[in-house]
Amino acid sequence: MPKPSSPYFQVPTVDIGPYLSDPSSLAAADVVDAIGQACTTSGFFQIVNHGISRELHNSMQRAAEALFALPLEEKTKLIHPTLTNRGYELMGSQVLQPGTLPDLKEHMDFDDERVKRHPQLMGPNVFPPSLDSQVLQLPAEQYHAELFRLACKVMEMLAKGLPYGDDVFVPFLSNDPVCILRLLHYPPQTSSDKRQLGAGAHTDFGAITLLWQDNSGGLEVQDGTTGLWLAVEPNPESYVVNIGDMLSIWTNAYKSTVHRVINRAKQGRYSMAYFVDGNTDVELAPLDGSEPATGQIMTAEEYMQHRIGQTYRNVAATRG
Ligand SMILES: O=C(O)CCC(=O)C(=O)O
Ligand SMILES: [Fe+2]
Repeated sequence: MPKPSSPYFQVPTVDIGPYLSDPSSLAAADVVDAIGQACTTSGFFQIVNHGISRELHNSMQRAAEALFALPLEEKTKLIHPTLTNRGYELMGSQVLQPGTLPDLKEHMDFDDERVKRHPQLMGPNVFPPSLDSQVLQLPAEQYHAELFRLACKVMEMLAKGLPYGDDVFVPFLSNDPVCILRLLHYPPQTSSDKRQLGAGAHTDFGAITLLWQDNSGGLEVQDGTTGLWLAVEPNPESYVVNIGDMLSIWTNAYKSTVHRVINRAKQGRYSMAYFVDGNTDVELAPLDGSEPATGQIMTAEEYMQHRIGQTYRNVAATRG
């Protein structure tokens, strides 16, 4: 495991159990401090004692294995005709890092069924008819609901570490927020071409991402000061939490850090990302009232459309 490239740049593990059992305790205040510290340095931390059961993780792992093992013909039928964050995506359909080869991963996205107001971002889930609902649909729905509750807690911890009020993110988590559950599968990488990555270097678009990864390893975070890559130790008992662009824009202090995935293991790598992209009507402007660095205020919806669009345009560029 490479050493952190600078003493400040680490991915600390934070036990959030004390916060979940009593948010007003002194131990909970320590949790808030540790998380706030991580957000201003590496923008990444791992949480343990998060309350999501191992049993549910096991069901989701089995679901992902069954899903990605389906024949390609069947998976192709799960590609959503218009929505970019529902259904199946073929291996190589995204290029997260311009100038690299198409990402060596396949994935499947779910949200829930509530909202119809944003037809490019929200709509019905797609499930493979050949898998019994007990295998994928029911565990995925339960997992989505439990991860939403956990994400709300983490956002509350983040709010408590900032000077804008404990409920500053409540509007963001209201009004049918977009929260995408993505199951990912990375085959073992055999190519030594430096341009081949599982997921090219990128920042996440939303407020936070809660990432579960299996034991394969392969997630790397870039130290913005030295440019060196730090491997994030896999721990299936934990979630890796990373700050996305929205939280970075609001705070001007929390880091939306560049990361990537290369599956160097001999077996397929499975991970599950839960992207908290939130209330699409919320404006992305600094919470202290200052001008945004870009000089332009976008809504969460505009920002997501912009970033999603880029990811697919990069693929078109690789095809000349
Ligand atoms: O699969 C992983 O470990 C990370 C995936 C990721 O960074 C993403 O999908 O944004
Ligand atoms: Fe990411």
